[in-house]
Amino acid sequence: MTDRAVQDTYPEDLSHCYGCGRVNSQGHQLKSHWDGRQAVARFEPEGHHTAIPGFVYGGLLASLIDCHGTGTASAAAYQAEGRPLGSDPPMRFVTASLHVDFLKPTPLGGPLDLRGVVEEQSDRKVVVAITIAAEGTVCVKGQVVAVRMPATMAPRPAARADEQCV
Ligand SMILES: CC(C)(COP(=O)(O)OP(=O)(O)OC[C@H]1O[C@@H](n2cnc3c(N)ncnc32)[C@H](O)[C@@H]1OP(=O)(O)O)[C@@H](O)C(=O)NCCC(=O)NCCSC(=O)Cc1ccccc1
Repeated sequence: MTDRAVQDTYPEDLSHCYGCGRVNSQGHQLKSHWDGRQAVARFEPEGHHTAIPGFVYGGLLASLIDCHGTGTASAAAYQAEGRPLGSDPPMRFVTASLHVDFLKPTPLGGPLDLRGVVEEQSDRKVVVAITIAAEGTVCVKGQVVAVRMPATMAPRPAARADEQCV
């Protein structure tokens, strides 16, 4: 298991993501850890992440799946190339497709455990299957199709953090 989260290896100018960017103080700052076969993350929703009192808002859960998926894709891509996580040039992925199934209501008031495994992988695309569990019960499952970030999405030098979306 990597001590360092995948997202903490992203270059600073690609670390503004609302879901996982370490420099986005208003975001979720999800941290995914890769063990060579799967990525895991833990996130504890707060009261303002409520859907119906006692239950987690589905949009937050989708956001966690999104960022855990692109993080898992990045770690798996580094591994496939035999390169250390975070080494240059960066391998940053964006979401091409995000699918979410809400299997059970997700209780609010405790940590959620995410797991991501690679279903399919090529040089440019990684398909990741994700689950979110509360107290050992899988409440949500999802799939992310992650594609290498196109050059057109590279941050402009003077772009402000709140203008960036990866
Ligand atoms: C780059 C791409 C996703 C695909 O470029 P293209 O020139 O079209 O690439 P191309 O056609 O060569 O496809 C390559 C492979 O991918 C496949 N495939 C493609 N689409 C789909 C699909 N919908 N569904 C399923 N598969 C699809 C396609 O079949 C092909 O597969 P193959 O190799 O034949 O097996 C483009 O559509 C785009 O920029 N979209 C906007 C992305 C965006 O704004 N995302 C949100 C912001 S990022 C964010 O918020 C998350 C985040 C958080 C934290 C950190 C980072 C990220």
